Amino acid sequence: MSSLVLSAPGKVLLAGGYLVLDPAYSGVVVSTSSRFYTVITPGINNRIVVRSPQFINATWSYSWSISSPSSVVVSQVESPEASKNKFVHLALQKTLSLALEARGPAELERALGAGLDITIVGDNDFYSQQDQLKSRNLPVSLASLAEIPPFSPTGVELADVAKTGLGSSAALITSLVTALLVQAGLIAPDQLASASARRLAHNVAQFVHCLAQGKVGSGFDVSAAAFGSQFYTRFSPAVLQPLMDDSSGSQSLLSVLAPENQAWDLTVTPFTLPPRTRLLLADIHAGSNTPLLVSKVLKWRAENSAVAHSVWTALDQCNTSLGQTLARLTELYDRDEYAYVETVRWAAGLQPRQWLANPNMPQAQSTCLEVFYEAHLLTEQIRSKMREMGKLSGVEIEPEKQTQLLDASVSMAGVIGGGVPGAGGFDAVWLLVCEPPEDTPGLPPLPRIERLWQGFAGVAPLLAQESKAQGVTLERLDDVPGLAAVVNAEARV
Ligand SMILES: Nc1ncnc2c1ncn2[C@@H]1O[C@H](COP(=O)(O)OP(=O)(O)OP(=O)(O)O)[C@@H](O)[C@H]1O
Ligand SMILES: C[C@@](O)(CCOP(=O)(O)O)CC(=O)O
Repeated sequence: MSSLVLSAPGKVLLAGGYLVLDPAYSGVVVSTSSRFYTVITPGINNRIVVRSPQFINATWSYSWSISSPSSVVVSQVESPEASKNKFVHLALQKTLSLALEARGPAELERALGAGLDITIVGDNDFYSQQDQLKSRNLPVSLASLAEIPPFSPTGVELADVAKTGLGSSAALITSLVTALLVQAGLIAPDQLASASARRLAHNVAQFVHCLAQGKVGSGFDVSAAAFGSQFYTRFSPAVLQPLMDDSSGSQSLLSVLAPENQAWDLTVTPFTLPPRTRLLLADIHAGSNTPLLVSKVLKWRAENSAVAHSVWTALDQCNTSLGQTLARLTELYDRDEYAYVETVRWAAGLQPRQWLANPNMPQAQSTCLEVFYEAHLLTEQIRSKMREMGKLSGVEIEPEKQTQLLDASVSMAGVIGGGVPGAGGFDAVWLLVCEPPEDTPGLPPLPRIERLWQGFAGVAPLLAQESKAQGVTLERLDDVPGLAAVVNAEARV
C-alpha cells in the first residue's frame, strides 16, 4: 500500500520568551529530533479517517462535499462516542479549501480518491514518560527511555496527557497540513526543500494553528516546525486578520497564504547549535499553561511600561548576544577544528568558572574558551532577567524547583548553560552540554548530569537533541523505527 509520510520537529525557545511576541525582538529557537509524523494511505467509503493511536478515544471520521465551483465542506461523521479535535478538523477544512481554490474540483476529487486514512503520532518525548518508566521498573535514564517502544500509547485521552512543552500542536499541524498539501498536489514531493514550498507549508500551518488556538501568537513554534532551528522575528498579525475574521469562509485563502505574499514579514535566519555540544532537556512531569502565563506577563507589561521597557531591552541584548555567541562558536570550529575540539575536551572536565584558569593555554584554544565562557555568562544573565520579569509580574517564570535544578546543573563540569524555555513555568528545562570525543579521559558530562538528576524527584531526561533535518521533511515509512508497525496495527483494527 502506498503511503505518504511527512514529519515536523518540536521546538525549544532557548531565548526570547515573551519578547518574541513583539516584532521588535527576536528569539533563538532550536528544533528537536523529536518529531510528529503524519502518514496518509488510501481510504474507503468516501471518508477521511484520522487516528491518533497513542490516545484513547482518538479516531475522528470526516466526510467532505464539494459544491462546484468554489466550496468544500469537511464535516465530522457523528457517532455517540466520537470526541472532537478542532486542530485536526480545521487543518482538513482549510487545507482542502485552499487546494480547491488553487487546483479546482477535479484535482481535489482525484487527491481524495475513495477516502484517506491518516495516522498521526508524536515521538515519546512530547509526553512525559515517567509513569511508563515506573510501570516498567526502569531507572530514570536515557538508556531506559530508549527501551520504551516508539510512539508508545499514553493510556489516556488527549486532554489528560502530561505534555513536556515541545510544541505538540504546532508540530502536528505542520506535518498534517504539509502532508495534505503534498497529497493535493500543491507541493511536489521532490520540491519540499524549496523555499517556496516551505513558505507555503509554513503559511498554511501558521493560519490553521492560529485559528485552532483562537489567537495569533508569535508563531515561533510553527516556524521551527516548518524551517528548523533559527533566529526568529515574528510576522505582523495583520496578514492573517482577514482570514481570522472570516467566519463564512468566503475570503480567498490563496491570496493570503501564497508564498509570494510579501505581507508575511517574518524573519527566519537558519541557525545550528555549535559542534560537539548537545541540547539536553529535563522533563519535570508537569507542563505549563502558556496562555495564562502570557496574559499575566503582558498585562503587567502594559501597566508598567517604563520598567518593562528596561527589562525587555536588557533581556533582548542578552538574547541577541547569546545567538551571536553560539554562531561564533560554529565559526571558530570551521576556522580551526583541532583547537575547537581540544577546547571542548578541556571544558568538558571543568566547571565554567574554572575554564579560563590555565595561563598556558594555546592562543587558539583560549579564544574558543572565552567564547564558551561568554555563552555561559549570557545564559546565566538571561535566567536572572527572566526571574526578575517573573517577580515583577507575579508569574512563576523560573519556579523555585527549576531554580534549584538549573543551579545544580549549570555548575556541573562541561555544562555551558541552561534555562527555562519559552514561557517558562513547568515545561521541560534545557541545558547545553559539551560532548567531547570518546577518547577523552574521565566520565563525560552527559552521564554525570543523568546521575545528578536522579537525585531530583520527578525529573527525567528526554531523548530529544537538536534536529539534524531542517524543518518539515518527507520520510519513507520503513525508515522511521516503529512507524510502519503503528500504521499497520491501525489498519488491521
Ligand atoms: N497526537 C495528537 N493527535 C491529534 N491531535 C493532537 C495530538 N497532539 C496534540 N493534538 C492537538 O493539539 C491540541 C493541544 O494543543 P495545545 O496548544 O494545548 O498544546 P501545545 O501547547 O502545543 O503543547 P506542548 O507545547 O506542551 O506540546 C490537542 O487538543 C489536539 O487537538
Ligand atoms: C511566551 C511565548 O513567547 C513563548 C511560549 O513558548 P512555549 O510554548 O512555552 O515554549 C509565547 C509566544 O511566543 O507565542
